[in-house]
Amino acid sequence: MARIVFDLDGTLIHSAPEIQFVANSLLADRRLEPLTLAETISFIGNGAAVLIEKMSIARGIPADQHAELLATLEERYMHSSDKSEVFAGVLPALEALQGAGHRLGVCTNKPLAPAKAVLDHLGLARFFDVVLGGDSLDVRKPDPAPLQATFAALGDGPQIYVGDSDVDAETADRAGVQFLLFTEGYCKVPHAELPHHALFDDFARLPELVEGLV
Ligand SMILES: O=C(O)COP(=O)(O)O
Ligand SMILES: [Mg+2]
Repeated sequence: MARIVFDLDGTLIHSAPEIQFVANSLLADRRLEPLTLAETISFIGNGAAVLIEKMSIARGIPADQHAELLATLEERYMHSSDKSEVFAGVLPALEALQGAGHRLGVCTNKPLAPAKAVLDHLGLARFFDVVLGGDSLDVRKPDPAPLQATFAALGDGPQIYVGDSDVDAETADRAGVQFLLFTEGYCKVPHAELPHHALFDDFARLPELVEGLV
């Protein structure tokens, strides 16, 4: 049986509207122009601190306000899961993989507490034996350490990582694990340019792709 680790934002869940909503509440506090969805998506992938940094540069917020913005963002993330949705086909795919005996985990750059809250809220928490967030270790993706720690917590067996972005492709490559690239998420680079073992745009295909790798 394999160990299969998933990225969260843009892979299991379409969370950009949620992130946009929370980020815009911070901008509204300062009477600054809201982010569009496309802008928000371009800021997702390297964790909450980088999102705050990119948003601040785009709206001229000085760096000495970043720490306070980050703390408020994390707190508001906790109380807001309504605007995220599970991508089509994810639930049956997770059921099939778990039913086949594979062990599943999540490795995200989203801070751990809101990551767990949204997994709970959307009924996904029950599938995962381990969840690591962007603040679980001192380093985050594309450093391979969080992904390696997630696999280590799942025991033995072939290692497959499923993600949506350039950050995930680099992380998998550096960790030396097989990578399945979901093409409907928030990638900043053309998919063909990223190292991957297979691409997919529909979670209905995931169980068969996994069987092909193990
Ligand atoms: O929080 C982010 O920036 C990205 O989160 P992800 O690693 O789940 O895609
Ligand atoms: Mg992602």
